[in-house]
Amino acid sequence: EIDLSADLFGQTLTSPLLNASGVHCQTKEELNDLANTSNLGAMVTKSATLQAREGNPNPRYYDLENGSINSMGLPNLGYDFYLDYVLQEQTKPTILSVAALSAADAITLLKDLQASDYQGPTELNLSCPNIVGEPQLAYDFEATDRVLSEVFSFYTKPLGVKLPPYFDLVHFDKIAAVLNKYPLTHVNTINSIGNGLWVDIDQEQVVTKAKGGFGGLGGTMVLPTALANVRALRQRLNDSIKVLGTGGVTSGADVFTHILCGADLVSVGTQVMKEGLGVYDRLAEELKDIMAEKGYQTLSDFRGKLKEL
Ligand SMILES: O=C1NC(=O)NC(C(=O)O)N1
Repeated sequence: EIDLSADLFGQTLTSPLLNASGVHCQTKEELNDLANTSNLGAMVTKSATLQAREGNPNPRYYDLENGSINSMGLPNLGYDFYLDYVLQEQTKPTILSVAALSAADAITLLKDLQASDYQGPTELNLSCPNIVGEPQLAYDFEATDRVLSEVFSFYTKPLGVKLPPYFDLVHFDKIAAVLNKYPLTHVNTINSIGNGLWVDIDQEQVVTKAKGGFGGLGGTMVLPTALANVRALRQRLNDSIKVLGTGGVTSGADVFTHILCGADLVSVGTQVMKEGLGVYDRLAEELKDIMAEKGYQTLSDFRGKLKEL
């Protein structure tokens, strides 16, 4: 019998699949939908900021043939709402995603979280590309080091980071050197490929409003970048740091490939927007079929075993 079970920081999941933060996880209704979704092993909340945010003006999400472009701008109900959810409402293993528009806000939020009753996993989003005027923090290695150094001077609970995609082997070396200094539970890689641009040729105009139409790319088109980041970080990070693979998953084959490249768990975003939450049943079945065909019983039979030439 094929076994899809995976571990999430000590909790056994029946499936290695999660939602990508931001997709179908902003409101209580959406979070309850995730809790009731079969073959979704764990769930992630929309990145929460100290104060609730409207986010960027619409249109801010646009479906593409080969993926998606988004410029949401971190719309969320605020940190207090999601803290309450994970403390009072959660029924399925849940990662609390948090974001901040400044290092100071990140410290404030995590100090509150440290003092709270929440003992579960948290993911610090260092990579939102859609805040007007704000850089993706994790592209600044020194700034990332400073923030993590201050955070881990007081934070003792499970904490991981959501990373942007990197495109240079030296950058993989640099970010891994920073991350390996800290007792992180995981990295989640990749966030969307920031600041892409899509043009509606009939209207001769952009398709999302904020930032002149520049937005984060997701879906099939980002799979090669996602696989490279999963592989590169797995090769460089301490074994104690898990790798959650996100980006470009539309099939069981893509889930298999993420895990082959080293992912412990795999998130799905754009394809949920296209297909709905039923996608998880399809992905689980397709993954089982591939494993059966190859003679694998468990995910550990092939995790990280990508061969080179
Ligand atoms: O981290 C993020 N990544 C994205 O692609 N979009 C959202 C957002 O804009 O809120 N945030």
